[in-house]
Amino acid sequence: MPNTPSALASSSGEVQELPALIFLGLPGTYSHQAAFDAFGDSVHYVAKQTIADVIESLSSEVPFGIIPQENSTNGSVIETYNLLRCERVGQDSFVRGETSMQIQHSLVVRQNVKIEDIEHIFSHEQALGQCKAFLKGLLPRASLVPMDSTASAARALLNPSSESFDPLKSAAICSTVVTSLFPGLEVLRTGIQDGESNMTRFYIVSYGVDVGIPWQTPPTYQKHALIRLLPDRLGDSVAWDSSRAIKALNIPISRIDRRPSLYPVTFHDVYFLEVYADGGKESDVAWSDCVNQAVEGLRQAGLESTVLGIW
Ligand SMILES: O=C(O)C(=O)Cc1ccccc1
Repeated sequence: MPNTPSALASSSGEVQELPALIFLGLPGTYSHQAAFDAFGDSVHYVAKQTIADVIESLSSEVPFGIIPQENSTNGSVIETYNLLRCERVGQDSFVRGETSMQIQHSLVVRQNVKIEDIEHIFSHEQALGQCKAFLKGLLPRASLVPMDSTASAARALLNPSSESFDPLKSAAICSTVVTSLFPGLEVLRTGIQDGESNMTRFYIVSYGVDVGIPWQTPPTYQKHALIRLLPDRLGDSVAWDSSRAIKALNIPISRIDRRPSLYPVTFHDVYFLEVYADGGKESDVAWSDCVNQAVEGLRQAGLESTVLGIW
């Protein structure tokens, strides 16, 4: 697992603090592994309990974060999109990049617990959703218990936080890595995710729009941007017309997500449009101009929009 020194000696011999990167912890989560694959020893890792804590803890002292955004088996990460509705995203915090990782889930138990003992399964809701076929086939009667992260689920087997679950009748879905981080656990089954390829895409977020991202492995995906669109705030006067936004934007759109808006208007939604540069060959400045121009087009069409990130 990531071995993470928090400071490096510079060539002049003085100790330089590494920039901090916040991930959904405990150590051993998939977010932690994805972060380490992308940033290695170039950052200092800070674990937070929830995805919301990752976004809310960004500051000039702790400027980088990683959040899961989408999974190829189970779809969008709802908690992440709910957070992207908050005003601070697009004001002081921004999406600045992406990284993807293939995920193999394991069924982990306290040592000596057998498959036939299991009545409860703990994990992050994404992992529970990515293993539906396995669970239906092997443990159809087990109750599914959502937890803040896969590693928190594994640790709950050792330190149960409530008396309603007997850890000797419970299992966690997580990475096999946790069994070396938390002694007393063992792997019962591995490769339990549905489908051959189970990829998760993560957003890299930063506090401040132009602070340099300390990649160790340079990203291969380039020229994307995320735009948040808030159709008519009163909700009941003009019907939402996606084609109006798509026409006004006038750049290729790779995905559209939708969540209920934070305004107390029934069925009033906020939209997230991810756009990209066809070919992706222009300079960062040209791409940024192109995105800002597209957003200006949306505003002129009367659509309130905010750039949440350009990368
Ligand atoms: O809980 C974790 O380990 C996470 O990083 C969130 C998550 C869960 C399942 C698949 C991808 C990311």
